[in-house]
Amino acid sequence: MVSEPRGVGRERAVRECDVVVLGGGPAGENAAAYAVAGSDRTATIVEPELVGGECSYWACIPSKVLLHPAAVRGAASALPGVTGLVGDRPLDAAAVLARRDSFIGRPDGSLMPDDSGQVRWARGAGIDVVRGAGRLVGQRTVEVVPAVGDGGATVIEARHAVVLATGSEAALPPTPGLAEARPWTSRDVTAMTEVPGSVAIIGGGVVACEAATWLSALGSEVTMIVRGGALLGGAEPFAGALVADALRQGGPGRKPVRILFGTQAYEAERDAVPAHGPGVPGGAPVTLRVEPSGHGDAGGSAGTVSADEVVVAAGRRPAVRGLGLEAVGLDPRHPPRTDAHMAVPGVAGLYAVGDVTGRAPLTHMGKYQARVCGDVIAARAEGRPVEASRFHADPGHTAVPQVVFTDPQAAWTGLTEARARAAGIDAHSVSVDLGAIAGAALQREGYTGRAQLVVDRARGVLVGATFAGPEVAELLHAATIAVVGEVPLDRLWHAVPAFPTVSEAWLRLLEAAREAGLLAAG
Ligand SMILES: Cc1cc2nc3c(=O)[nH]c(=O)nc-3n(C[C@H](O)[C@H](O)[C@H](O)COP(=O)(O)OP(=O)(O)OC[C@H]3O[C@@H](n4cnc5c(N)ncnc54)[C@H](O)[C@@H]3O)c2cc1C
Ligand SMILES: NC(=O)c1ccc[n+]([C@@H]2O[C@H](COP(=O)([O-])OP(=O)(O)OC[C@H]3O[C@@H](n4cnc5c(N)ncnc54)[C@H](O)[C@@H]3O)[C@@H](O)[C@H]2O)c1
Repeated sequence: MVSEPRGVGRERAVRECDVVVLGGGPAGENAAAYAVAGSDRTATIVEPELVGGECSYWACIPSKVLLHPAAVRGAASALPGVTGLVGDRPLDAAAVLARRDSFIGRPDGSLMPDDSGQVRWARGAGIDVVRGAGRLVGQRTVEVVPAVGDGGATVIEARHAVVLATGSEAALPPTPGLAEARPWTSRDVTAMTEVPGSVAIIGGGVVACEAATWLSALGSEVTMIVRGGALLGGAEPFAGALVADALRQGGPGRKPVRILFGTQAYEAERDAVPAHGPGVPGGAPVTLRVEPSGHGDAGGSAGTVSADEVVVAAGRRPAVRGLGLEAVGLDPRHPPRTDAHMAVPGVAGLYAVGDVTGRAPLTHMGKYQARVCGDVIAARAEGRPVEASRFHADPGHTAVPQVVFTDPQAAWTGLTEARARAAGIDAHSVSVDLGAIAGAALQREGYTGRAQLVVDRARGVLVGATFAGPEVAELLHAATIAVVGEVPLDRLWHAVPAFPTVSEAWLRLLEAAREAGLLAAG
């Protein structure tokens, strides 16, 4: 049972429950649900904004709703019999934005999504929702300041655990004039209420590439300002190169994107722009002065970039500000360190999951950590052991799957060849042209793509895989299973892909491995 507030009076009401979760994003929701499942334990999610978090309303979901029409449009323009039906026509931007609004539950004329469905889910799962910002004030104790109104703070004491799941926030480079120009962040560009005529994007990572894809497909003139010499810096170079080629090339119904590699914005200028809601254009053009960044041998441009809107996509940082980490003896400037149980060492009953941990900032990884964390909390509450594998989240992230939903897509898991070598692995890679595979050629004319496996020669197992090409996302999980399961290549040889699917890439990759002597000889 959640106890009724006691000690209501002078300053703060105090209440108790079994598990308190700060943050109602995907990681927090899963930690709470797993911690109470099948028991009479009680959990409270503390959330100042929307239950469902960044992912549901301002990140994964709306971005994918905006991207899918671009991919379908791309396929349609490369498929005789269909191409003539769509011609050069652009996407119907109003319909795409309306579908995005329906996915994020944003009613007509409102800028704020409606999270009542997620709140209903939480309450149905036995989880209480308290609206407010939480912070640690002691071991297993948090203080909640209401999100709206001038009501007093509430203290919640957790009998078993407090879970930090406050996510991350967009990082803003310290470029003079940039903050004053009120740039769009990923929140705005996913929530945009209209499509700007022209956009400058600062960054060349995942957010930048995906946003450039949907903006150019919806009719914006896009310029990307990229510090380094490639897109998708953490990926195999061929994946970033394929995405860059496609963005630059544009296509029927899609504007070509200008990419300035090796270039940094050093000053932003814009007439005063009033504060505005998420996704509302600033209403005044912005000018960015750019210069070569000096990163590697990426070249670089000097001059100015003018656009109707500027999007900052320069990474994210864990949301630890104001979280009260110092109240339990932790450094408030850094994400809390977590062990394999997602517990914070040295602080009894404290756990952290999702982006706030500073581990891989991806929804599926946060949810994985949350499942482990919730199970550990439940087991410990019931006095059960937590030795089994499912109670340990892989701290080294043997295989973090990542899909970039551009067109073509880039998808990878495990280590790149360079990282494997840097880790001391006797790594050998094999790759194949996806366009030569019957299942891929059937998908669209001129299918262009590549797949690569990174093999640990000493152990005869995969340590990484990358796929780049249209709609390769669904190829990824087989690779993740092979890497996590440490399936010997000799055994993978017997996993026969169906004909004619793109999965036949696996057969071609294993043949390449066989030719390279990576399969057992005897
Ligand atoms: C544009 C974009 C697209 C993305 N697309 C994908 C994708 O396709 N696939 C993917 O896997 N990942 C994607 N991501 C990453 C994904 O959004 C995050 O990894 C995910 O949202 C992290 O989940 P979380 O629960 O840790 O945090 P969040 O979803 O950020 O939720 C944290 C919650 O904590 C709340 N909070 C903050 N401070 C407090 C406090 N003091 N007290 C209580 N609550 C607090 C916040 O209001 C928020 O609701 C994308 C990110 C962006 C920016
Ligand atoms: N499809 C998906 O799974 C998906 C989609 C979007 C975001 N995400 C997650 O969100 C995270 C954040 O995405 P992101 O694209 O913001 O970060 P990122 O780390 O992928 O890319 C950041 C980019 O900004 C550049 N940059 C950093 N500091 C800069 C500065 N001061 N000036 C100019 N450029 C600078 C970097 O060089 C890089 O190109 C990603 O790590 C990813 O895990 C996932």
